[in-house]
Amino acid sequence: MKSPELRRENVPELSTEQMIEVDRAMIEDYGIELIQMMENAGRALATLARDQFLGEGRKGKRVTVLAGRGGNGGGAIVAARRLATWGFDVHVSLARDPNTFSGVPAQQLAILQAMGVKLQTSIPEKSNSDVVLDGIIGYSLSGAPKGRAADLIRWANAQSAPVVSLDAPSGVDATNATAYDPSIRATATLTLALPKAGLNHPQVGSLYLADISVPPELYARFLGLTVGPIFSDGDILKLN
Ligand SMILES: NC(=O)C1=CN([C@@H]2O[C@H](COP(=O)(O)OP(=O)(O)OC[C@H]3O[C@@H](n4cnc5c(N)ncnc54)[C@H](OP(=O)(O)O)[C@@H]3O)[C@@H](O)[C@H]2O)[C@H](O)CC1
Ligand SMILES: [K+]
Repeated sequence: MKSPELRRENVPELSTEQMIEVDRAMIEDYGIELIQMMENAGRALATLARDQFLGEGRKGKRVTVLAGRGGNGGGAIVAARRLATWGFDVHVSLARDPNTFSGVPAQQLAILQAMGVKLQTSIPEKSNSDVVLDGIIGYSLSGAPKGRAADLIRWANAQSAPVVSLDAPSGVDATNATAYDPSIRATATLTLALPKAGLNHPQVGSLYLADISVPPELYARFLGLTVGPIFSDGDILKLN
């Protein structure tokens, strides 16, 4: 099922500050909570993985999800949950120990644990995934990835399976397209709401846009940007 397409020049690109302002306005001015946005982000990531990268059939198809403890990880954990309920063999590797998670990401992780989805806090030992989802780090990257996050990035880059990044390839700065060492070389990136200025980088791969229900009116009111109802034909767009 192909995603509707949109030309990149037809949508504004957001700086990270503008994205953070979108987050703020969504919660404070519209009452759309982080958990609702994260749920939309995660469902879109699961849908993109299923429809574009997992082919036909569910039985035995293996999905490895790499998750940090921030909002990016939270979105990937939602995707893991949805893919598990759709019958895929889902394995989650966390960049941080579960007891270091807090807030909404912790809430999402607790649901996964309640479902008994396979979780580990180490580098995946198998290399037979059919797709890898990268929810290690999003737009709050600070400097070159280190620690287990860096190990997971290196592991993902060594896989033959396609790697789909949420919001930005982990280790690529969504503000200025700096690709640190290590950083994910994504087959595709599903960014949220609107493209980010720093996603003009070859490591992004094919760029998709997910609808997390930001009212176009918010962009006009808080950012002075004119954005049409770009998701009217589908909630995941391929940007060309
Ligand atoms: N409206 C939206 O766009 C929405 C975006 N969402 C997603 O949320 C992330 C931003 O979430 P945030 O919690 O601010 O942070 P991140 O998840 O991007 O990253 C924080 C974690 O990353 C680790 N980190 C950062 N830099 C490094 C580094 N150099 N090396 C290792 N690890 C790093 C950081 O590590 P700590 O040890 O400090 O914990 C954090 O764990 C956005 O990108 C979207 O994906 C919302 O989910 C929905 C709305
Ligand atoms: K990411």
